[in-house]
Amino acid sequence: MFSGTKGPGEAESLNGSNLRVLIVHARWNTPLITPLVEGARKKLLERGVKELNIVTQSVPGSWELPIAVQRLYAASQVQASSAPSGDLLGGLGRSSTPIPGSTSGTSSKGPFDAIIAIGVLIKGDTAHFEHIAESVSRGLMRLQLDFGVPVIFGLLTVLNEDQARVRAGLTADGHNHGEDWGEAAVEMGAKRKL
Ligand SMILES: O=c1[nH]c(NC[C@H](O)[C@H](O)[C@H](O)CO)c([N+](=O)[O-])c(=O)[nH]1
Repeated sequence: MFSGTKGPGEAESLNGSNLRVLIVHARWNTPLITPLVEGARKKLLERGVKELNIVTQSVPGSWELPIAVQRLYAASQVQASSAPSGDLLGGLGRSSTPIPGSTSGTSSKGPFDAIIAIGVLIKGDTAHFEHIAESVSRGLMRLQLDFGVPVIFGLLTVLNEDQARVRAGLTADGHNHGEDWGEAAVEMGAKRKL
């Protein structure tokens, strides 16, 4: 893949030390989700985001990403003003297979400056893929515009598992797109505070 397509990054010049970032990931295709989440976390930490300010929650599948983003962001707004941290999703976001660094709701307080929604949709023999991909994409776009908070689009929509493995950085010629999403979250979160 031509490496220049993404254009120059800006996250190097942006400091993530005062950002609070939410990662919401699906549990479908966990062997692919795990490296993507870890790639995003790695870049967040590299750009100065504090471990305590990275909240990770999981949902069953990509279809549930928009509602989880909406509820977690709204809860963080309320939390910013009063309520103790607690479990932000009332149990909805508990991860049955915690990924390193996953939080179960206890974390720092305050509104999120950026959100990364991560899922892997692999096309099957039916139109299911298209319905989920379209609805989740539109839902995440609406949320970021309605809430005014950057929602980084981490939904891989691939035709087969090999394509996903390349984009999760699991092959010699692959690149972990999770890292790009982490960088984008720092850039967009920092710019939101300018
Ligand atoms: O995240 C995914 N969810 C998938 N389905 C589950 C869906 O996201 C919901 O969790 C489920 O329909 C319950 O609402 C997938 N497929 O069906 O292939 C998939 O590839 N990836």
